[in-house]
Amino acid sequence: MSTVLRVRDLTKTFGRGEGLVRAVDGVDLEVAQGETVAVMGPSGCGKSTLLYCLGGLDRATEGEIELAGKRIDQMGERAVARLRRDAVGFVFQAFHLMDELTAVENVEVPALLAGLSSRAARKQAVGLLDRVGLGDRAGFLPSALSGGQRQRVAVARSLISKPQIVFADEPTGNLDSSSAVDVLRLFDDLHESGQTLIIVTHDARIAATADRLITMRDGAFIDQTILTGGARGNVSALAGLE
Ligand SMILES: Nc1ncnc2c1ncn2[C@@H]1O[C@H](COP(=O)(O)OP(=O)(O)OP(=O)(O)O)[C@@H](O)[C@H]1O
Repeated sequence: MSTVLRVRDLTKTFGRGEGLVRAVDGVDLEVAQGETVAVMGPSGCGKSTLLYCLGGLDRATEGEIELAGKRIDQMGERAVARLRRDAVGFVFQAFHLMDELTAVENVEVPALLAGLSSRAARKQAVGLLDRVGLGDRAGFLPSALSGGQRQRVAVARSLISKPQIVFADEPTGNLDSSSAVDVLRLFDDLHESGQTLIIVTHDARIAATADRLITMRDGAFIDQTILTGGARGNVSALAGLE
Protein backbone atom coordinates (compact mmCIF):
# COMPACT_ATOMS: atom_id res chain seq x y z
CA MET A 1 0.00 0.00 0.00
CA SER A 2 1.29 3.49 -0.74
CA THR A 3 2.50 5.79 1.99
CA VAL A 4 0.55 9.03 2.30
CA LEU A 5 2.46 10.50 5.22
CA ARG A 6 6.15 10.03 6.00
CA VAL A 7 7.78 11.86 8.89
CA ARG A 8 11.45 11.84 9.96
CA ASP A 9 12.70 13.26 13.24
CA LEU A 10 9.98 15.88 13.51
CA THR A 11 10.59 18.42 16.25
CA LYS A 12 8.52 21.48 17.12
CA THR A 13 9.69 23.83 19.84
CA PHE A 14 8.07 26.95 21.25
CA GLY A 15 9.91 29.76 23.04
CA ARG A 16 13.60 29.85 23.79
CA GLY A 17 16.19 29.65 26.54
CA GLU A 18 14.74 28.73 29.92
CA GLY A 19 11.21 28.87 28.49
CA LEU A 20 11.85 26.46 25.61
CA VAL A 21 9.11 23.83 25.20
CA ARG A 22 9.74 20.76 23.04
CA ALA A 23 6.08 20.17 22.13
CA VAL A 24 7.03 17.49 19.57
CA ASP A 25 10.37 15.85 20.15
CA GLY A 26 11.97 13.80 17.38
CA VAL A 27 9.01 11.84 16.03
CA ASP A 28 9.14 9.30 13.16
CA LEU A 29 5.97 8.12 11.46
CA GLU A 30 4.74 6.39 8.32
CA VAL A 31 1.04 6.16 7.51
CA ALA A 32 -0.32 4.10 4.63
CA GLN A 33 -3.13 5.25 2.37
CA GLY A 34 -6.41 4.06 3.88
CA GLU A 35 -5.07 3.65 7.40
CA THR A 36 -6.81 5.14 10.45
CA VAL A 37 -4.40 6.18 13.21
CA ALA A 38 -5.50 7.33 16.65
CA VAL A 39 -3.18 9.44 18.82
CA MET A 40 -3.71 9.52 22.58
CA GLY A 41 -1.79 10.93 25.51
CA PRO A 42 -2.10 13.28 28.47
CA SER A 43 -3.00 16.94 28.11
CA GLY A 44 -0.04 18.97 26.89
CA CYS A 45 1.92 16.01 25.47
CA GLY A 46 1.95 17.56 21.98
CA LYS A 47 -0.92 15.90 20.14
CA SER A 48 -2.45 19.05 18.64
CA THR A 49 0.95 20.50 17.79
CA LEU A 50 1.81 17.27 15.98
CA LEU A 51 -1.44 17.40 14.01
CA TYR A 52 -0.90 21.05 13.03
CA CYS A 53 2.62 20.31 11.76
CA LEU A 54 1.59 17.15 9.88
CA GLY A 55 -1.29 18.95 8.18
CA GLY A 56 0.87 21.89 7.12
CA LEU A 57 -0.95 24.39 9.35
CA ASP A 58 2.20 25.07 11.36
CA ARG A 59 5.90 24.83 10.50
CA ALA A 60 8.07 22.17 12.10
CA THR A 61 11.23 23.44 13.78
CA GLU A 62 13.24 20.47 12.46
CA GLY A 63 12.62 17.29 10.52
CA GLU A 64 11.08 16.09 7.28
CA ILE A 65 7.39 15.78 6.46
CA GLU A 66 6.23 14.21 3.21
CA LEU A 67 2.48 14.67 2.83
CA ALA A 68 0.64 13.21 -0.18
CA GLY A 69 4.00 12.75 -1.92
CA LYS A 70 5.29 16.29 -1.29
CA ARG A 71 7.94 17.51 1.15
CA ILE A 72 5.98 20.25 2.93
CA ASP A 73 8.95 21.21 5.10
CA GLN A 74 10.67 22.40 1.91
CA MET A 75 7.69 24.15 0.35
CA GLY A 76 6.62 27.80 0.45
CA GLU A 77 3.43 28.89 2.20
CA ARG A 78 1.41 29.13 -0.99
CA ALA A 79 2.30 25.66 -2.19
CA VAL A 80 1.48 24.24 1.23
CA ALA A 81 -1.87 26.03 1.18
CA ARG A 82 -2.63 24.53 -2.24
CA LEU A 83 -1.73 21.06 -1.06
CA ARG A 84 -3.95 21.50 2.01
CA ARG A 85 -6.83 22.55 -0.20
CA ASP A 86 -6.39 19.66 -2.63
CA ALA A 87 -5.48 16.75 -0.40
CA VAL A 88 -6.22 17.50 3.25
CA GLY A 89 -9.32 17.82 5.41
CA PHE A 90 -9.36 19.18 8.96
CA VAL A 91 -11.93 18.40 11.62
CA PHE A 92 -11.20 20.67 14.56
CA GLN A 93 -13.27 21.85 17.47
CA ALA A 94 -12.66 25.49 16.63
CA PHE A 95 -14.86 25.35 13.55
CA HIS A 96 -15.78 28.47 11.68
CA LEU A 97 -19.02 28.50 9.76
CA MET A 98 -20.16 31.47 7.74
CA ASP A 99 -23.04 33.02 9.65
CA GLU A 100 -24.90 34.31 6.62
CA LEU A 101 -24.90 30.95 4.79
CA THR A 102 -27.24 28.07 5.56
CA ALA A 103 -25.90 24.70 6.73
CA VAL A 104 -25.99 23.20 3.24
CA GLU A 105 -24.40 26.31 1.69
CA ASN A 106 -21.58 26.16 4.24
CA VAL A 107 -20.94 22.52 3.42
CA GLU A 108 -20.84 23.04 -0.35
CA VAL A 109 -18.37 25.97 -0.33
CA PRO A 110 -15.19 23.85 -0.67
CA ALA A 111 -16.77 21.78 -3.48
CA LEU A 112 -17.75 24.93 -5.39
CA LEU A 113 -14.25 26.37 -4.91
CA ALA A 114 -12.84 23.13 -6.28
CA GLY A 115 -14.91 23.67 -9.44
CA LEU A 116 -17.83 21.28 -8.93
CA SER A 117 -21.13 22.29 -10.55
CA SER A 118 -23.63 23.81 -8.10
CA ARG A 119 -25.96 20.88 -8.66
CA ALA A 120 -23.32 18.26 -7.91
CA ALA A 121 -22.07 20.26 -4.91
CA ARG A 122 -25.59 20.54 -3.51
CA LYS A 123 -26.20 16.81 -3.95
CA GLN A 124 -23.01 15.90 -2.10
CA ALA A 125 -23.62 18.47 0.64
CA VAL A 126 -27.14 17.18 1.27
CA GLY A 127 -25.84 13.60 1.36
CA LEU A 128 -23.18 14.50 3.93
CA LEU A 129 -25.64 16.40 6.10
CA ASP A 130 -27.93 13.39 6.01
CA ARG A 131 -25.03 11.22 7.05
CA VAL A 132 -24.37 13.36 10.15
CA GLY A 133 -28.05 13.36 11.07
CA LEU A 134 -28.82 16.90 9.90
CA GLY A 135 -30.82 16.25 6.74
CA ASP A 136 -33.75 18.19 8.19
CA ARG A 137 -31.55 21.19 9.14
CA ALA A 138 -29.96 21.84 5.72
CA GLY A 139 -31.71 25.18 5.26
CA PHE A 140 -30.98 26.50 8.75
CA LEU A 141 -28.53 29.30 9.48
CA PRO A 142 -25.76 28.42 11.96
CA SER A 143 -27.38 30.74 14.52
CA ALA A 144 -30.41 28.43 14.54
CA LEU A 145 -28.32 25.33 15.23
CA SER A 146 -26.94 23.97 18.50
CA GLY A 147 -23.19 23.83 19.14
CA GLY A 148 -23.09 20.12 18.38
CA GLN A 149 -25.11 20.58 15.18
CA ARG A 150 -22.77 23.35 14.03
CA GLN A 151 -19.82 21.09 14.69
CA ARG A 152 -21.36 18.35 12.57
CA VAL A 153 -21.94 20.84 9.73
CA ALA A 154 -18.23 21.70 9.96
CA VAL A 155 -17.32 18.01 9.81
CA ALA A 156 -19.46 17.58 6.68
CA ARG A 157 -17.82 20.66 5.14
CA SER A 158 -14.31 19.39 5.77
CA LEU A 159 -15.07 16.09 4.05
CA ILE A 160 -16.93 17.25 0.94
CA SER A 161 -13.81 17.64 -1.18
CA LYS A 162 -12.95 13.96 -0.44
CA PRO A 163 -9.54 14.72 1.01
CA GLN A 164 -6.92 12.02 0.67
CA ILE A 165 -5.99 12.50 4.32
CA VAL A 166 -8.12 13.87 7.18
CA PHE A 167 -6.72 15.28 10.43
CA ALA A 168 -9.21 15.33 13.30
CA ASP A 169 -8.52 16.92 16.69
CA GLU A 170 -11.01 15.73 19.31
CA PRO A 171 -13.72 15.60 16.65
CA THR A 172 -16.39 14.37 19.03
CA GLY A 173 -15.21 16.39 22.03
CA ASN A 174 -18.32 18.47 22.67
CA LEU A 175 -20.88 16.28 20.97
CA ASP A 176 -23.58 14.30 22.73
CA SER A 177 -23.36 10.52 22.35
CA SER A 178 -25.64 10.07 19.36
CA SER A 179 -24.06 13.00 17.44
CA ALA A 180 -20.65 11.49 18.19
CA VAL A 181 -21.78 8.22 16.67
CA ASP A 182 -22.98 10.10 13.54
CA VAL A 183 -19.52 11.62 13.14
CA LEU A 184 -17.84 8.26 13.71
CA ARG A 185 -20.07 6.69 11.07
CA LEU A 186 -18.90 9.34 8.65
CA PHE A 187 -15.31 8.47 9.50
CA ASP A 188 -16.18 4.85 8.86
CA ASP A 189 -17.36 5.85 5.39
CA LEU A 190 -13.99 7.55 4.84
CA HIS A 191 -12.20 4.39 5.85
CA GLU A 192 -14.38 2.34 3.52
CA SER A 193 -13.53 4.62 0.61
CA GLY A 194 -9.80 4.31 1.25
CA GLN A 195 -9.21 7.73 2.79
CA THR A 196 -6.62 8.14 5.54
CA LEU A 197 -7.54 9.44 8.97
CA ILE A 198 -5.33 10.72 11.80
CA ILE A 199 -7.43 11.33 14.85
CA VAL A 200 -6.43 12.84 18.20
CA THR A 201 -8.75 11.75 20.97
CA HIS A 202 -9.00 11.32 24.71
CA ASP A 203 -11.72 8.71 24.26
CA ALA A 204 -10.42 5.13 24.34
CA ARG A 205 -13.61 3.87 22.68
CA ILE A 206 -12.96 6.07 19.65
CA ALA A 207 -9.31 5.07 19.59
CA ALA A 208 -10.43 1.43 19.53
CA THR A 209 -11.99 2.00 16.10
CA ALA A 210 -8.58 2.80 14.57
CA ASP A 211 -6.14 0.47 12.81
CA ARG A 212 -3.26 1.75 14.92
CA LEU A 213 -3.01 3.50 18.27
CA ILE A 214 -0.08 5.79 19.05
CA THR A 215 0.52 6.90 22.63
CA MET A 216 2.39 10.16 23.16
CA ARG A 217 4.13 11.56 26.20
CA ASP A 218 6.29 14.68 26.46
CA GLY A 219 6.32 15.16 22.69
CA ALA A 220 7.46 11.61 21.88
CA PHE A 221 5.77 8.38 20.82
CA ILE A 222 6.07 5.95 23.71
CA ASP A 223 3.95 3.18 22.22
CA GLN A 224 2.44 2.07 18.91
CA THR A 225 -0.12 -0.72 18.83
CA ILE A 226 -1.72 -2.32 15.79
CA LEU A 227 -5.37 -2.88 16.66
CA THR A 228 -7.02 -5.95 15.25
CA GLY A 229 -10.59 -7.01 15.67
CA GLY A 230 -11.55 -3.60 17.08
CA ALA A 231 -14.90 -1.93 16.71
CA ARG A 232 -14.02 -0.64 13.21
CA GLY A 233 -16.78 -1.26 10.73
CA ASN A 234 -19.27 -1.51 13.54
CA VAL A 235 -19.21 1.96 15.02
CA SER A 236 -22.83 1.92 16.14
CA ALA A 237 -21.96 -0.99 18.41
CA LEU A 238 -19.66 1.22 20.46
CA ALA A 239 -20.93 0.48 23.94
CA GLY A 240 -22.03 3.49 25.88
CA LEU A 241 -21.83 5.96 23.02
CA GLU A 242 -25.38 5.65 21.82
N1 LIG B 1 1.73 28.56 20.46
C1 LIG B 1 2.37 28.03 21.52
N2 LIG B 1 3.29 28.73 22.21
C2 LIG B 1 3.95 28.18 23.26
N3 LIG B 1 3.75 26.93 23.72
C3 LIG B 1 2.83 26.19 23.08
C4 LIG B 1 2.09 26.69 21.94
N4 LIG B 1 1.26 25.71 21.51
C5 LIG B 1 1.46 24.66 22.33
N5 LIG B 1 2.40 24.93 23.26
C6 LIG B 1 2.91 24.02 24.31
O1 LIG B 1 3.28 22.81 23.68
C7 LIG B 1 2.91 21.69 24.48
C8 LIG B 1 2.01 20.75 23.69
O2 LIG B 1 0.73 21.39 23.47
P1 LIG B 1 -0.43 20.69 22.64
O3 LIG B 1 -1.55 21.64 22.53
O4 LIG B 1 0.15 20.16 21.39
O5 LIG B 1 -0.82 19.48 23.61
P2 LIG B 1 -2.04 18.44 23.52
O6 LIG B 1 -1.45 17.10 23.79
O7 LIG B 1 -2.78 18.64 22.26
O8 LIG B 1 -2.92 18.89 24.77
P3 LIG B 1 -4.53 18.77 25.01
O9 LIG B 1 -4.83 17.31 25.09
O10 LIG B 1 -4.70 19.46 26.33
O11 LIG B 1 -5.20 19.47 23.87
C9 LIG B 1 2.26 22.26 25.73
O12 LIG B 1 3.22 22.33 26.75
C10 LIG B 1 1.83 23.66 25.32
O13 LIG B 1 1.83 24.53 26.40
